[in-house]
Amino acid sequence: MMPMVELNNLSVTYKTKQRHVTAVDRVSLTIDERDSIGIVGESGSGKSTLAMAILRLLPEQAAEVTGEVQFNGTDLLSLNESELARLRWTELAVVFQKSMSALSPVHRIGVQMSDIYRMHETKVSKREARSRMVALLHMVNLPERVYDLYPHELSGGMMQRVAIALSLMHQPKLLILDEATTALDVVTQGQILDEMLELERKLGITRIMITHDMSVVASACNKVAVMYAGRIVETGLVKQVLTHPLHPYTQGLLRSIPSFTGEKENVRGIPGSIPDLALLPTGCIFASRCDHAVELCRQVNPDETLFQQGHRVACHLVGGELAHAH
Ligand SMILES: Nc1ncnc2c1ncn2[C@@H]1O[C@H](COP(=O)(O)OP(=O)(O)OP(=O)(O)O)[C@@H](O)[C@H]1O
Ligand code: NI
Repeated sequence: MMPMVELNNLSVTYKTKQRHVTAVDRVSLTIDERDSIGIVGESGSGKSTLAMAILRLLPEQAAEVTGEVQFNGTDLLSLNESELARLRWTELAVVFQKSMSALSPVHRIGVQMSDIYRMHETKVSKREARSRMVALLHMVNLPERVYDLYPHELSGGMMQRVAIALSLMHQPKLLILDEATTALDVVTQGQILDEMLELERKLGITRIMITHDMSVVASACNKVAVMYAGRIVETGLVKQVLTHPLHPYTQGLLRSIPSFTGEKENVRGIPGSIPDLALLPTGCIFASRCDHAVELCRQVNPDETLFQQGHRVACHLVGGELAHAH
């Protein structure tokens, strides 16, 4: 299978006068066509920064980006603004938790959708645009009347459906969702995810899905990458990583979800918090919170080790020379 996205040693450092914060640290990752990869990790681990770097949405002065983002053979980091503009919406699209706050409160939803549509499809008449937008609304299970509503007249679930409809407008190949369904109730979230999966199958979309919810990954992704303090500590097929998590951080994340252990008494978070990203330790970034850490972990940053079927882990205690002490 041809990889669609290849991240090679991608790093992002936010630079202010006082501090340099490395929010993404030498991330390498391959995403194949039609993959749906969940990016998980606690707040502040760099998930959104990673997405923004891929989409080239970071402020150029404040955020230094190094490495490569190969997308179908083109390094997105080397494109100029007009080359990028051609890819946005048509090849790459994104839905944020609050995408709709970008819409004007004083214009009807449909008119704004049509305007955005006609920016790329300049030859389309207003009438044609309307019927195309109504078809899009139907695609995300919204009735035609939504076209004539104002943003404040929509519920949260309707908002996110409109945002998803907007992102699918030009049939992008890669869709990035950043906590796009997080704020919704469980039932609405489940419905939207089901609709997404069906649309993806129809349209052949590849998806990167940022979430802090492992159950969303379990139900809506085939691959997962676990981020901790800017690094990917474990990645692989969902069916493998969620059933046989190898990194102590992934194990901790899964332990904190009742439905994965089935034992309510065992539920606990991971004590401690993410280290200051301006002062990264020399050893493993997780060492200070890891129950199993040994001296080597505090001194040497572990390389990624490959297990089977692309299951990779960055931990000295897994598969490496110290594996038996684990
Ligand atoms: N514009 C910015 N300037 C400086 N630091 C930033 C900026 N944006 C994010 N950061 C820092 O980068 C780190 C990663 O943030 P990011 O938003 O990517 O994490 P996240 O995993 O998406 O978190 P969350 O789950 O809370 O959305 C954090 O330490 C954050 O404070
Ligand atoms: Ni985020």
